[in-house]
Parts: sequence; C-alpha cells; structure tokens
Amino acid sequence: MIVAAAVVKREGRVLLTRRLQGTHLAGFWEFPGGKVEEGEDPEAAVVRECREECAIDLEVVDVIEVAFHRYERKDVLLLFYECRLASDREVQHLGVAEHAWVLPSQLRDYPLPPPDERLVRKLQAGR
Ligand SMILES: Nc1nc2c([nH]c(=O)n2[C@@H]2O[C@H](COP(=O)(O)OP(=O)(O)OP(=O)(O)O)[C@@H](O)[C@H]2O)c(=O)[nH]1
Repeated sequence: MIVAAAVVKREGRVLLTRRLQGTHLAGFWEFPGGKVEEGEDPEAAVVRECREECAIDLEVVDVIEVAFHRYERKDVLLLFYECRLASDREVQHLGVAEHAWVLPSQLRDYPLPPPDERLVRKLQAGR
C-alpha cells in the first residue's frame, strides 16, 4: 500500500491532523494524506486527500522523505511531499478529528506514527 502525505508549512509551522476514532492508529496525529488509489499519481493523491479530508488546496513542491513500515496487518510505503497552500481556505475537519499548526520544535508533543520519525528529525533540523 502506497500512502502520500503532505508537509504543509505556513509561517514556520507545519500542519498536522488527528486521525478519526475507529481508524487504524486512531487518535494519532499525522501529516495529512492517505492511500494512493490504483493507477493514481501519488502527487495527485496527496492533493486529492487533503482536499477531501481538510478542504485545503495544495501544490506539490518536492519529495521530502520516503519511509517504509511494516504494520501488523499491512506494509506501507509512505511518500512525504513538501506542499504549499494554493488558496487561503481554512482547514476544515471533513475526514480528520482536528488539526494543528505546529512549530518543528513542538512536534514531539504530538504522537505521530513510527514511520514519521525520520521526517520529524529532518524538520527539526530545519530541512
Ligand atoms: N496520512 C498519513 N498516513 C500515515 C502517516 N504515517 C503513517 O504511518 N501513516 C499510515 O498510512 C496509512 C494511511 O492510510 P489512510 O489514512 O488512507 O487510511 P486507513 O488505512 O486508515 O484507511 P482504511 O481504514 O480505509 O483502510 C495509515 O495506515 C496510517 O497509519 C502520516 O504521517 N500521514
């Protein structure tokens, strides 16, 4: 399973969303995104997922990190894309429980899934 997630920066902060109850890793925070569908371009997937789940419009800037993780019931290849906001629409909670704009130095206060660890370190190193 391929997952595309967005690293959206605004005024030195990065967007995190919280997973809905009843989903895999419920309650965890994450970089918004989701599964890439069959035949879908991962960059299109991250834009689509963020529109569906948060109502924001994004433009992909670059790939920032790749991670592979073996969960108990599935293997996940995560593609993290640096994205910029393409409009000034506010984040809405369509498919997420809540959101936060977080300073890199505060990312440790938000429980993120294990495969996100290296990305967190990169962001904290200012990259
Ligand atoms: N969006 C996102 N997903 C992540 C991150 N880190 C990470 O391990 N994941 C995992 O990647 C998968 C994303 O899939 P998803 O959000 O479309 O859906 P899901 O598996 O809950 O969907 P499902 O219940 O329909 O099968 C989840 O298993 C999630 O735990 C992250 O930072 N952002």
